[in-house]
Amino acid sequence: MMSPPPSGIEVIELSKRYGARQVLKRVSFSAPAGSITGLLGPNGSGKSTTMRAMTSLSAPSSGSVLFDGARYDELANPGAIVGTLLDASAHHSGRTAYETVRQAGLMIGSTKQRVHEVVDAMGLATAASRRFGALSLGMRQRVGLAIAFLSTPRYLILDEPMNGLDVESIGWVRNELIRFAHGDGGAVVISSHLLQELQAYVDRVAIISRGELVLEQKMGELKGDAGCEVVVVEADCAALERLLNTHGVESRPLGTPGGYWVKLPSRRLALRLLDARIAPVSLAEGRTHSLEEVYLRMTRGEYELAERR
Ligand SMILES: Nc1ncnc2c1ncn2[C@@H]1O[C@H](COP(=O)(O)OP(=O)(O)OP(=O)(O)O)[C@@H](O)[C@H]1O
Repeated sequence: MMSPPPSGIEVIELSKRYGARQVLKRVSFSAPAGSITGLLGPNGSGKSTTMRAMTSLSAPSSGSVLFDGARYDELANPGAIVGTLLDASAHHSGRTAYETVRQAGLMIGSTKQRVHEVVDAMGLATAASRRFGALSLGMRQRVGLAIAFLSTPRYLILDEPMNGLDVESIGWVRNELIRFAHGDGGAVVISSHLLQELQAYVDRVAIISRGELVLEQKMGELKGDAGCEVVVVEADCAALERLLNTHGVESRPLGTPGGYWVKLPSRRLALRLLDARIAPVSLAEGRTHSLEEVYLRMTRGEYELAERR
């Protein structure tokens, strides 16, 4: 009999209480197979608590989490099937980086060869013999990520995996997540405060505020009314300024008369500008290069020069 296609992760009405304090209130969201779900929220909103409850590291007060229909403790080898990075510092400080990954590998039945592969892939080869306690935050994160990718997981639950990583490592993680979810059909839940980084590739977002889910949406739907930057030329300045003031919109005059750079909170507002013929809007949306693009372009040139020497 054919098994049903994987559905991914379902978080169902998860609640968590610490004494009298309720830190999660009936949080529900889905992280479907083949997609990346960003779990977002301010400091202390409950993201880590949710992720810990998802992986049975702390028992929820009520609610459940299903991985393709099964609870975590019903999975055959949950440590191997669910790759996690929850607290990068939670390892024995006296073990070397290599031993730390190897130890995790022993628990889930990974081969020595696989341990070497992930240690190399995470750029840990030179740090492999250093004590975990002596590693920088970024290096600890790499150890944690190496462990998350050790087995061939079907689900990844990563709490702030980019924390402390340099730009190249962030790029590596991003590519791995895209390959894992979009290529291999895995389900990813990732929390991060780096929203610009996340918005480039997450498929869905679940936003938690004060322990409650306040939004669950596909990125495509969010983009439907996401803000945009536009360049306005030959504007009827008075009419434009009235509109901008009404909506509290950020704008900057350009060098040319009647020219403005305008940051609109929604595309709908841009269309209203056009419809109302308040100002001819050049819909060449202003696209700024991210710091990361500039950084990589600048430093890549430096590497190339160094190689040619
Ligand atoms: N073991 C605990 N005992 C009591 N309260 C806790 C415990 N762990 C977390 N909390 C509380 O639960 C709330 C949610 O914390 P949590 O770590 O899940 O937030 P977060 O969204 O991950 O925050 P951050 O973005 O800062 O990592 C916080 O108010 C925190 O103080």
